[in-house]
Amino acid sequence: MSAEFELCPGRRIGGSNPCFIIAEIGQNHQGDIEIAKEMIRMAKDCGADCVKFQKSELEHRFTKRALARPYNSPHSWGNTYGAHKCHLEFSHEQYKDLQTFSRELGIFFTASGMDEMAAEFLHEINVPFFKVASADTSNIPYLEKTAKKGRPMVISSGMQSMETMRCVYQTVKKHNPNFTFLQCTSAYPLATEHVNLHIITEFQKEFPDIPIGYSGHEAGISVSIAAVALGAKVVERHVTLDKRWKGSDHAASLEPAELKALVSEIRTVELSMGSPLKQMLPCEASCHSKLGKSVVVRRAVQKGMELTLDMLGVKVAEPQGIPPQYIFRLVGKKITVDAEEDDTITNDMVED
Ligand SMILES: CC(=O)N[C@H](C=O)[C@@H](O)[C@H](O)[C@H](O)COP(=O)(O)O
Ligand SMILES: C=C(OP(=O)(O)O)C(=O)O
Repeated sequence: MSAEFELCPGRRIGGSNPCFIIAEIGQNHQGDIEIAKEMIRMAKDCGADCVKFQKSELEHRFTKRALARPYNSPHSWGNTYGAHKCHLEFSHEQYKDLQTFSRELGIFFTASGMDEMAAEFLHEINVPFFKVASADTSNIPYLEKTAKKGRPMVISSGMQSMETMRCVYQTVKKHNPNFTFLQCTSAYPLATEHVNLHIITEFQKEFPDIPIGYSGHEAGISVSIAAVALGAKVVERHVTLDKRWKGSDHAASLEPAELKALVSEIRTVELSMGSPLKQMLPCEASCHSKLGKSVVVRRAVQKGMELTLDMLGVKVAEPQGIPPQYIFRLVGKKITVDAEEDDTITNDMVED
């Protein structure tokens, strides 16, 4: 089966389709709809394929006690975790507004449903695909319900084991063929030694019939570009207007110039992956005609002499002649003309 499917209307992923680049706005909008819109515009201007938010129905995602936990972090927007999350949560109407705004700009819009009710809402507003955040990847009841809705799914793998990912694969596959796994380590910012890009290759071996991608929380863009060279078909990165802003994710996010560079570098790497066929290309012809080497005679030889290896050399010659990889085929053959030192040997100068 081909590891390729339509993730958004008219946009396929996997196979030889371009890597799908998700600008994860998440909660970096600071709870301000105008900042959110500015970020959508920025993502579009930088060439991202899609913007993504995080939608929670807080009382469904968290227990009462979890919401009541004090949250004293410098990144907190409230005294309790509930008050903090409430500040960062957009209403249904605001989501619809952001969706319309994105549609008018011409960029795909979606969100991770951070609980079943949020996924239900996203289904109602007809997002092109569901993002499953790492915290829900082992939430099998959630996965079953979400997979049954029939939309493509992008499933992250932070905090999970390969055994769990096998189980996730079986669970989703039963109901929905169109999903992708993203290698992800859930630490903010992510230290380079914990990225583990090798997992992309392991996922490709374990799950050959789905596209594999990467959701990164490291600083900078080089690791995400390397993920594409390893075959990542989706790349998701948090984006921000300013890394210094208050909020847990800003430091591990890309500013506009970085997002723009990421998109352009990914496109360059994709183009450069090219063909698996090794052969001399037409674009190498001028280099070859200037510097390519040929078999020549080291010293004068007379017509009728049998060629030995010590008579032959390899040089940049004019005209070009027999390529050096065939030098041994000449040994033992008779030369049919007189030749001077440095003369190129061509096929018509030796007997068959
Ligand atoms: C695992 C997960 O959901 N991670 C998300 C996606 O990467 C993050 O954006 C969190 O929502 C964020 O780091 C939480 O920050 P705080 O706890 O300050 O609201
Ligand atoms: C947490 C999320 O993503 P990831 O697990 O890929 O970081 C998310 O999409 O909300």
